[in-house]
Amino acid sequence: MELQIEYIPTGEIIRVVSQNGECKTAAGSDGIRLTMESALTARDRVGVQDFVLLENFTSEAAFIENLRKRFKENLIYTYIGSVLVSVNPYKDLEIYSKQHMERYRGVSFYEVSPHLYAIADNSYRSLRIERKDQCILISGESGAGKTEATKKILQYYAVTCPASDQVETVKDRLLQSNPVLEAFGNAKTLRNDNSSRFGKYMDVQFDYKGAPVGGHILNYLLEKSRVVHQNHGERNFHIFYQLLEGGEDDLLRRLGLEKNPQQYHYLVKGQCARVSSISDKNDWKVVRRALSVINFNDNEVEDLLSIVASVLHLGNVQFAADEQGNAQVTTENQIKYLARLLGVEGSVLREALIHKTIIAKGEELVSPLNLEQAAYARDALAKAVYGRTFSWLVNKINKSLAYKEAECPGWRSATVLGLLDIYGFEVFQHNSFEQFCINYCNEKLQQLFIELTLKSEQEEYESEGIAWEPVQYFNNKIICDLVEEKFKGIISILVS
Ligand SMILES: Nc1ncnc2c1ncn2[C@@H]1O[C@H](COP(=O)(O)OP(=O)(O)OP(=O)(O)O)[C@@H](O)[C@H]1O
Repeated sequence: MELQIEYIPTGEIIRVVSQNGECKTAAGSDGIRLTMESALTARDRVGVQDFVLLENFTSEAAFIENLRKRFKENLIYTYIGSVLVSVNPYKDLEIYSKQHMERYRGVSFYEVSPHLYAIADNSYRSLRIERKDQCILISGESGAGKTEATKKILQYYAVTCPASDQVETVKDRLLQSNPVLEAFGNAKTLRNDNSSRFGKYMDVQFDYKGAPVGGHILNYLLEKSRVVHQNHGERNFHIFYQLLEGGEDDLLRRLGLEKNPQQYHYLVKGQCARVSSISDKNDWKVVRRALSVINFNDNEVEDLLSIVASVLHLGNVQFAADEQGNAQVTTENQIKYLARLLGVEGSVLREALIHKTIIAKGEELVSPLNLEQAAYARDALAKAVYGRTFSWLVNKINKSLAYKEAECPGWRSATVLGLLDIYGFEVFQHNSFEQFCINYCNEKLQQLFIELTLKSEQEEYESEGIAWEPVQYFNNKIICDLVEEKFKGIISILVS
């Protein structure tokens, strides 16, 4: 039988729990010794479930070794006190079933093995008992598993929170907003085939009975530059490929699109339109279904897709220089499609793409663009159109998630549980400005983490006179200063 050790740090009790959740309690002193021995043997094999129990708790090597031991045994979660460390297994571990959820429901943090569900349940109980808003912060480098963790936490609430028909609707919408947001905001990168390219803060509102009655999503820093350029081996946002691969012939005809992604300049830069781990066709079906659940009617879906298609057409707009070196549009067909899809006058759009307009002292000055400037203007328009569509989409999702008296009559949303998932830290040669901002955001979160854990804890020990050997840690404040310092920081230099 596979054994897993459960330590309850507050007492001296050691529980030995089989992986199917059975609890073996040894009777008498022999029993206790036996239990302790098997516990120690198993501890050697699977490491400790809370890093604070490590004898050599200040050693990075011991920390990594403990993670390694546990990972080898498919134990991907380990605590550091109330913080959960998770290692991406990149395989299905079958630890997210309903039975697993039940095992964590209402159970004290340390009674069961470390798991995301324990964090989710603990936050939920604090929210209900203390009636205080809670926040779960999920951070890690790109591909670490943040988005998956967010989804699993939401699923946990969807399954374990009190239900009624009305609440089911809210739960469905909360869950179904994910595939839609991922279609428009995620992309294949070198590190992660489904990398979030936007930051997301999601609120779930609970009523006094603990039922989810509403939600709200805040999006920020969508990596708009990806719309017009992708590094080698990366893709544009999933929705473009899903639409081409899965869209019905009739729909594609209406949008003036061809199935082959190679036809679109904005989809060929990374040279990997097809990815073996992604089924754009199936994902398309999921997204279409999800859009209905979150209350998009057929007209709204068509409008949304028209804009997606217009971005692809914009990418195919080409220019040639006239005798004066001024840009002229050479792809009239694209302008025709664009005019129809965006609902604008073709001639106005054409002129806008090859001219710049400056308003000075109330006077409008229009001047022609050269080839380079026109290409830049076209790409800027594509990024702006996509960026605003994404914000519109999030707003629309928020409307469908908003607490509605009519749907949950008589209930008041009392407390809020927030999930913060920002996209991961990345260092690449050709980083976008958005990635730079996200890297900075990750550094600030690290600062917050240091403040809330290492720094304040140690200061408290000191102020209370508890004998304590200070733990050395790398304080990333110098990195934050490099970016944000007045006058000398990168941001100051950029704006000056
Ligand atoms: N708990 C898990 N079990 C199995 N596979 C996982 C788990 N977490 C993540 N993965 C796998 O790792 C991939 C990357 O995870 P995820 O997209 O959550 O990373 P991320 O930290 O959100 O990255 P980014 O910052 O790039 O968005 C997932 O698509 C999935 O295949």
